[in-house]
Amino acid sequence: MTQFEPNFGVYSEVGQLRRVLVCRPGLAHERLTPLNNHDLLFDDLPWVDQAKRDHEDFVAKMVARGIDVLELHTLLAETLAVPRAKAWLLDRKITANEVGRGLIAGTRAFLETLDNVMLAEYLIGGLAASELPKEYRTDYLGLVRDSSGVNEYLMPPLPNTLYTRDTTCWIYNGMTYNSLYWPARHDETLLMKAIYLFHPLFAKQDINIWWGDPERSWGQATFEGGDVMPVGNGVVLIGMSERTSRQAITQVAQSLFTARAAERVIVAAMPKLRAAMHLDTVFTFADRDLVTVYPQIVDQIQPFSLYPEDNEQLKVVREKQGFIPTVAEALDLPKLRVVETPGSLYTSERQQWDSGNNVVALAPGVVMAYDRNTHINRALQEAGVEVVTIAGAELGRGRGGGHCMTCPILRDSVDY
Ligand SMILES: NC(=O)NCCC[C@H](N)C(=O)O
Repeated sequence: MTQFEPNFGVYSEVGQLRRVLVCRPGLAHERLTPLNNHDLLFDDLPWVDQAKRDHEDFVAKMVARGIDVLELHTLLAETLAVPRAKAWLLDRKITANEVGRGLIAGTRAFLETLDNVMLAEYLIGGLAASELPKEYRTDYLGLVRDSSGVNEYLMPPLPNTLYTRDTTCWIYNGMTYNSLYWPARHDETLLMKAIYLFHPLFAKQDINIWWGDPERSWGQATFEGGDVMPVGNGVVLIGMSERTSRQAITQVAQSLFTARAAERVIVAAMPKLRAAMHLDTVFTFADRDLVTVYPQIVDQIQPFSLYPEDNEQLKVVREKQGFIPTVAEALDLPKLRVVETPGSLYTSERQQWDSGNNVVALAPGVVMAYDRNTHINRALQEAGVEVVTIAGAELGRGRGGGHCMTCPILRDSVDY
């Protein structure tokens, strides 16, 4: 009898990673300037060629461990090869609200001359008004001003697709299309929807969508994958942070409970800070019972547990103990081993800022981490973790590490 091989599903934070989505740096990063980088959520301007090399090394190290690494530009180009998919996506991108009246036909006609690889590069990298070739322009282009800012794009650059973790996330046997908090990231999710609807890898699969749809407006309900951890044992941790709101969390929890995909959601109520924008900027798993933690923030987290109740209601319990013991108890562990960001106040704050607590596990006890965070990497090694390092100088300039740069699509469970 043929064994059923699941293609998707994320059942823990540390089980063997089998398939993961990443996005290499590209055109979007070449568009970052000192005038627009803050609006585009980058703290500095990456050296793009070096960032590409560092990202290739990151991918190669995962591939060497047998992980199936999917890359967003490639997936999108393959999706655009499906004629219905290209029409679907361009119908939704090239509209009066996005490109402006008078420029729709010309922009679309130009994009349709491009091959799928180039079109994918522009869909992610953005198309500046000034790049529209002469033959596709109309007098309306004269209204365009401020070409170095972020407003005068016919399609906006999406440099934060580098951080694939946030845009969609798999929670056990289903996923969410996330409504991201900042405008600079709003257009990412539509690209993912096109891929999940039309790419041959996903199109014919019956995928559970727990929540979200980039074609709708979600008001105050914002949700980002960096806050979401399906840790196992029927539990999901969700940061309630700068980016992820109670309006979204309670809807996702209800959907998971209705489908019996989870039994408990632990909400980590965090301060709203850029340095700690998501739960995974201050807390990630390195092994089945080992976490790395930035105590200055994690000690302030107030945990709440959500449980299913009758009639689609949630029971909300304000936990009496701190976040770490609450997570340990939910995983039936006597305690979690904790590696804190070490060193003086300066050292630990710098390492957290440089994504020292943002490691991604490739398997239990094996993580990928930025090379620059030598103190915390050493502490992890002393705790028995194998630390695979990658260069972080360029990739980290948008404030994200290995956890942010990976969206697991297939990951094993671990026993608790
Ligand atoms: N999960 C994460 O913490 N992702 C990092 C996202 C960084 C990106 N520049 C942002 O501000 O959204």
